[in-house]
Amino acid sequence: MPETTLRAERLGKRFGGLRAVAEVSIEIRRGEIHAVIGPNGAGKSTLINLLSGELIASSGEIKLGETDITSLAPDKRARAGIGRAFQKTTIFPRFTVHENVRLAAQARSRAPLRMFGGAFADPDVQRRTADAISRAGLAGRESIIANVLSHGEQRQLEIAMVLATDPAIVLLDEPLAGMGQLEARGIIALIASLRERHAVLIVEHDMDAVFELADRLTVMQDGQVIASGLPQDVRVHPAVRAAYLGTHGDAA
Ligand SMILES: Nc1ncnc2c1ncn2[C@@H]1O[C@H](COP(=O)(O)OP(=O)(O)OP(=O)(O)O)[C@@H](O)[C@H]1O
Repeated sequence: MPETTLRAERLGKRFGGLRAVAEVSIEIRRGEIHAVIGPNGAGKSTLINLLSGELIASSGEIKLGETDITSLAPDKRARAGIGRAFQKTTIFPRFTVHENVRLAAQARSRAPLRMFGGAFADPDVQRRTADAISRAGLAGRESIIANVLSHGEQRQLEIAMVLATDPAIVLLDEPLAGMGQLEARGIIALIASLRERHAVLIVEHDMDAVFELADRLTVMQDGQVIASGLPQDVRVHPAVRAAYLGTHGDAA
């Protein structure tokens, strides 16, 4: 069985009187793609924000390996090995693909952040930059300015920028949102390849993609986990069918 990379225990988040996430326990293991699904407002994005550090939990504990990261800020979690792809917000639109990925690689290195000079000379930054560009399928596109990339390529660039930080775990919040079918196929293949080196958590509404990608599935409703396990078991779980999947489970 793969080792546990990230473990959340009885995680909770309140917004005033609303319990957006309540007593959620989840394990994300290296070598696995773990999908979190559930109806709108179930708490999926809040959970990702709690894991990445954008939100601090009201209760519970998060461990990365043996390290307690429950109250670490996002930059410290990133350095500890949590990589999160943000939709376009982290891309510098006027910089090239290579410059964007190099900056991400550099942010993870111990060297001070410098746009020119040191980064070019640092072989580790260069290696991680080239490796991330290649893994994200952007080899040959290094000198393209980011804002002229297609929507799908910009998503690839966001993922490249995460990979450049050498994360233990990759968090993806709706990576297929706004994609055409052809572009989605490419991103699905890219996400599938990530399990070779990382633990992956994906929140996604596209059920066909979820069932194609997920090694493990957690279903949330009203802030709570209503089922978790192997996709073939979860999809026939009565509470899941009642709450969310409806007739989709019949395809099992
Ligand atoms: N910053 C916030 N302040 C107050 N309430 C919030 C905040 N963020 C989320 N919520 C509420 O918490 C609940 C869970 O929201 P969340 O966005 O995590 O759900 P979700 O499962 O990701 O939904 P969707 O699939 O629509 O993205 C919702 O009722 C939402 O309105």
